[in-house]
Amino acid sequence: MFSQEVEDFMPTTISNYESAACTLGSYTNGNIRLFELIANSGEAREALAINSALSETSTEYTRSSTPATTTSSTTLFKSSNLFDLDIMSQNFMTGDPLSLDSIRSVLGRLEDTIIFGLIERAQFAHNPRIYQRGAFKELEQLGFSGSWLEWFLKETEIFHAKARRYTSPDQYPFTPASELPKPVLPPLHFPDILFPNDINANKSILSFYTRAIVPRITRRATLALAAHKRQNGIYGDGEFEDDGNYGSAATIDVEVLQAISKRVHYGKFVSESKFISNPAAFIPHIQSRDREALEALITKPEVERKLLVRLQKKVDTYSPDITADGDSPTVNGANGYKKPNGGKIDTDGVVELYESYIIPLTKEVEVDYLLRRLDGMDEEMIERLRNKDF
Ligand SMILES: O=C(O)C(=O)C[C@]1(C(=O)O)C=C[C@@H](O)C=C1
Repeated sequence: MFSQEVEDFMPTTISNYESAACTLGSYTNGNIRLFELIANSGEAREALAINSALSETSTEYTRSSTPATTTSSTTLFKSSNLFDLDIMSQNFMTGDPLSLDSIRSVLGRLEDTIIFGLIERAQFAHNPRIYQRGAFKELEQLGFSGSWLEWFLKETEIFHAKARRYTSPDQYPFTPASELPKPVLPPLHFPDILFPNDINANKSILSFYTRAIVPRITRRATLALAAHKRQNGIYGDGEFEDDGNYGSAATIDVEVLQAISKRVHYGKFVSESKFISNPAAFIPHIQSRDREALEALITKPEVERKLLVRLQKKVDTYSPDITADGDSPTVNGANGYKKPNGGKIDTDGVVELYESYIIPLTKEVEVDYLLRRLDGMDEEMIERLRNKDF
């Protein structure tokens, strides 16, 4: 009976929030049910195995303070109360949440999400109207004064907030928190991995994405659209930029923005990891508010170089249209017009996005986080931290 319960639960994974918002409730309930069962059975070994399985299955919304790979049943039961419902929120990431390797592997996975999102967005024309505030009188009639994209963000985030997305330390809304509803479920109690902070870089992300990235990655689709319209007798202003796919374009924009936001705010985990491994190196620069020195400490040029090379390879692999008989000379664009098969996206545009925006902003978040890292601590606490006495 016990293992049947486990099997019933196992297929319910939430490794990707975007596709699993609705699963969250049943997952959580399943989790409660499981741990009640474990508590009743008193089977320590099976409980440990399940803890390990849960760590594997739910990487995004819960985290483990007792990594499956390193705990024995003795330490597990000594160091944490497995039967406490808080365990639900302790599988946030597999392994040590502050290991630079595991943090960087999350950043690597997000590269794929971002590249595929950009490839999708590049199928549509720029559609600048959707980024202009007040461009849709229909939204004004609904009492909304922002842009079409901001409306999409708000409506999406209202739903996700109800599923307590923004209670997770790696999730940040674009909409002001005051305009979002409370979760319908009771809060999860996340272990304190990050130092308390209110850093949210989403305004900057939205600005560079809409002003620099979208025009760049949609250039080919926009030009192909203009040529197609001219062939159909549409000339001048009407031929350019707008293919009317406002809903499709904004839906993808939301997905890409959420992935970039998660990536950039992961800088907080990177920063905490670097700080905690050598507090004495950071403390003087935090105290003297020296941004440059802090940036120098967190910057790893070789990591950045390898990332950009890897990124280029990934885009060059994912971008071309691959057919069983070899590459096709043309492919169908969003409105049926033909575009050359030069790849689905401009590789340099994606690399530039990382080089000029995503990495620099991640570093800014890292430094901002460090600058707050000693807030509220007295001299004695700072001294203990300096000596790694924690
Ligand atoms: O991996 C790190 O150490 C990070 O700090 C992340 C990151 C990045 O944004 O990818 C930022 C700064 C470093 O120079 C290298 C990489």
